[in-house]
Amino acid sequence: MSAGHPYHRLEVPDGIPFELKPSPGKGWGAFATRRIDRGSLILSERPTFVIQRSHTEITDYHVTIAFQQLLPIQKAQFLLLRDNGSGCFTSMNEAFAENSFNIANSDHDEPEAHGLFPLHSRFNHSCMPNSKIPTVGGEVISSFAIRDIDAGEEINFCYNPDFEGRTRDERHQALRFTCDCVACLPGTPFQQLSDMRRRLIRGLQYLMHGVDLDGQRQSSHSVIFDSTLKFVAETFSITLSSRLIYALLTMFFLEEEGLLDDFMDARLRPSLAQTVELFKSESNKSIAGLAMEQKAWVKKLEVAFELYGREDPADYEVTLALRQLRPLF
Ligand SMILES: C[S@@+](CC[C@H](N)C(=O)[O-])C[C@H]1O[C@@H](n2cnc3c(N)ncnc32)[C@H](O)[C@@H]1O
Repeated sequence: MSAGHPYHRLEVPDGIPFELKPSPGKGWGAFATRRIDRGSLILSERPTFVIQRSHTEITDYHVTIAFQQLLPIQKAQFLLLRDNGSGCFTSMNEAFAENSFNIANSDHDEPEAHGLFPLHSRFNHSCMPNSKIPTVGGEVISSFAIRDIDAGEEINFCYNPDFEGRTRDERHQALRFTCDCVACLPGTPFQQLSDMRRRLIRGLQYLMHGVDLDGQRQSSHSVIFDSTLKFVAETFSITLSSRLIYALLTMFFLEEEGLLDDFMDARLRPSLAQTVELFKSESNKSIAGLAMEQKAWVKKLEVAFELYGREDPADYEVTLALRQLRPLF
């Protein structure tokens, strides 16, 4: 099936730790050709070209103009791309959309820009991935292993950055294909637990941030069912003690879900440390400090539960500060 396939002619840099080949049920994919240690770089890739517009603005016209400016060898590479490894794309824009990544740095409020990345676009999706969604540095995107990957294993990443808070059905609706990773295999105890954990993660996020995964308040009560609790979350009136417990519960569920990789840990840990620093009551501070000294997340939680129901002199200040940062109306 794969002999003579155009992907054999895709240019790959020397020394990359994977090969492209068919992935049953998923078109083509990238498979490790040697063991890749957790934390190590898998691939850094420069875009073939960049379009400085948001996804919704890009049309066939923009892609065609960009294509016309390419060198002949680059044009030939673009024309090798296939719709999920089989048929030709029906339009220039479809080929671009399926093979591009947003390279704008959202932390710096940069305007959206999308680059064409023929190799990273061969990585398939998993809701329990073994590599990190590619990180952006200037125009270059890079992927890293988030756990040890054995030779022969398919390399995948999670296509959507908020899937840790979404159930199987919600994920499949967003993806528009059916993933068959362990968290998606229907009828298994792990899958049922996984849905429950991800629902809880979403609820905990709502309680801590007062908004849902999309940054909006929920008009219904589908995430937080209790109206009083929903109101307390949305007015940032959750106590510091509860905030610490919710944050630790989130870490624990992420770990149980197999999603607490080094990148996620590094992203979430600083706000946990900040929460501990904010306590003004000496006894609260010392319980929180003791909790954080424990090695395992479950142990940290066990200690932090001592704080359950406790108020702190800093609670109101934190509420006010959050209200200033994110006005209520
Ligand atoms: C960017 S491409 C990935 C590479 C693609 N498989 C190929 O052959 O070029 C994304 C497409 O791959 C397929 N795909 C990716 N991950 C998948 C998964 N876990 N299960 C089924 N199909 C998947 C879907 O058709 C998706 O639209």
